[in-house]
Amino acid sequence: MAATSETLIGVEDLEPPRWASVDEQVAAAGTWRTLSAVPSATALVIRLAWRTSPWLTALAGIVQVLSGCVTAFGLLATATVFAQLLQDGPTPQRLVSALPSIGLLVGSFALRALLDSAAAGVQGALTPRVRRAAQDRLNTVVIGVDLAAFDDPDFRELVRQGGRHAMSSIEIANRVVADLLAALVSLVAAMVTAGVLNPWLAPVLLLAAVADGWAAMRVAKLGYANFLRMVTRQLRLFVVENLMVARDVAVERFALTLQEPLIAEHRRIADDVTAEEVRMEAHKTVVRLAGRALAGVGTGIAYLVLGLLLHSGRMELALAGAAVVAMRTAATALSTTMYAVNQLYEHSFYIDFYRRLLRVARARHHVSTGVTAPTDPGVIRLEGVTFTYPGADRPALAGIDLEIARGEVVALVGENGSGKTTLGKIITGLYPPEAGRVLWDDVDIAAADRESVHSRISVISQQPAHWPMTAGHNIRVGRLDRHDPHGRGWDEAVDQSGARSVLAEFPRGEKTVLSKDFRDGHEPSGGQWQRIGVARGIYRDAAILVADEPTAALDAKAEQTVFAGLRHAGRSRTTVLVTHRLANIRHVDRIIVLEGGRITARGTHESLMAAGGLYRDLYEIQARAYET
Ligand SMILES: Nc1ncnc2c1ncn2[C@@H]1O[C@H](COP(=O)(O)OP(=O)(O)OP(=O)(O)O)[C@@H](O)[C@H]1O
Repeated sequence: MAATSETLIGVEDLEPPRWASVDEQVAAAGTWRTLSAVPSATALVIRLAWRTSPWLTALAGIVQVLSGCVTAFGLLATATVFAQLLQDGPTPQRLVSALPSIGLLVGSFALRALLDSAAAGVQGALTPRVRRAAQDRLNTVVIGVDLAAFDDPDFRELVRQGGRHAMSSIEIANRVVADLLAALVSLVAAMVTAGVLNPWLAPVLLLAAVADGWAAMRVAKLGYANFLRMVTRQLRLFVVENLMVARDVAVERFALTLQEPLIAEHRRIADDVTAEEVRMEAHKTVVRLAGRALAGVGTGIAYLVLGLLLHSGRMELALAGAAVVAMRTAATALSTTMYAVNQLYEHSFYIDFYRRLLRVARARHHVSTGVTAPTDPGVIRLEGVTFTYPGADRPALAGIDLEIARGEVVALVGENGSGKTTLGKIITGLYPPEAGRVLWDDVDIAAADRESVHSRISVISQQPAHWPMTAGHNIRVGRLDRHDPHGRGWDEAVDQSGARSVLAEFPRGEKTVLSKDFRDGHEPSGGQWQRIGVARGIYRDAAILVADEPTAALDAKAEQTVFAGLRHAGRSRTTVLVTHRLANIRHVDRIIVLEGGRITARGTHESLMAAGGLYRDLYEIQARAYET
């Protein structure tokens, strides 16, 4: 069928993550409901700061409160200065009598400047620590989730967003909370001073703040709603950006001349994102303008009230100067407060990601049961096992019953997608079955501590991980703590896998760093990587070994070495081999045939050949290919 879509990915309307649609409802919720996010975000930031460094947090709070108090004191000093300057009597005399108050005023300004510098210093020491602690907490929780979580695109996207947006939001919120505290103290001081001068002045001061606050909130909501609308497009943009530079697709990018299509796709999505952003910024500007205009009206009303008070004689002129200073201080403090609340409100959405990510990740943690998996299970038994991948509409495995004894070498065969790899992951406890049980010596491994299960297994993957480490560490990484004084374990691993000759070819032998991310790094070939992967699996010396297509990239000689090595090593452990090259498994103890996620036949090579069916068909197709 010809490709009809204009997009490079092939479809336009990718589903947004589930959490994004839930959040759209949150973003559309009423002001008071959403405002409640501010205190909880503030609490989270303060808690994080307190846990990171109680004394720095306390110091930050004290410095900010002191700074607010000094502002209040400065205001009162201003009121006294005005009262003394505007009293009756000759000017020089009034000036002299006001000198002590002027001295106090200047002193309060100097102290305020000092405290502001101290506050900046404390914040400078606290904020990076808070960020590090928040990141560490996230890492600790995310690293502990089950393997299936990484098959869930919603979870992966939440991790990406939680890591990217939330960390910077926590950092910003941490600074903003401190500013907010100082601004609130100044604001209270100014309101109290204004209220003391005349009770009418305090409420009218709030008028401007209400308008500003409304505009700030509306702008934040618009921004967040836009972020949610753009989640899928931003993800596409990220994927395409990555494809333009990713090394693993570099050869095909050139060979398929995909550079131009990638740039075109990037421009197409970026145009869309930019247009949306410009539209939203215009909308925000209108809202801000309306807010500013209303705030201006509010300030005007405040000054009008002051004028009326003076005109009606309810306030003396001597106090009007102090009132104006109080009003100006209040206006500045209000604007800082509104800005801080706005920032907190805006970032509270992203901080909520952090909280949600912690919650979701914790829910995906394996709960410790205190049950330990047997160190070297004599029998592995699967009873009625069914497994479906997250988001899949049909099970990858269904109704699997199987028993494997220690020392047995069992091979899983079947066509592509029949469930061989999945069965390997179920046997080793990497995935818990959706129904049925996996027992190791009568211990249900779903109920056993994950650590104890995983420490007994070794998995050689179809595509072994390319660990950016030395060749030696690439082999030892599964058992860096292994006591191997005479190097017997090492010899066994490198000989049975054929990795010894690979190491000899590297410029610095086992000390060669295998990653092109480093300047003197080396890049092994596909077959060399695979032999290193096999060596790693053998070196781990685990009770249960699953080798999934361990030789797909190997030449015939290396392949023979590996299978002979795995069969030999299999006598002391439970070994499961997955392969399509059936000649390699003719001599294993048992062959399990999978079709569409079910076991359809089992037996030795001879019995399966005699019985006919899929195994014999596959074997004969391969055998015929070698006949003249
Ligand atoms: N991570 C995953 N998420 C969702 N579905 C998956 C995942 N891995 C495999 N599947 C699906 O599960 C089914 C079984 O896949 P599995 O990899 O176990 O097959 P296999 O027999 O090992 O195939 P092959 O011979 O191609 O390696 C397939 O339909 C596949 O699409």
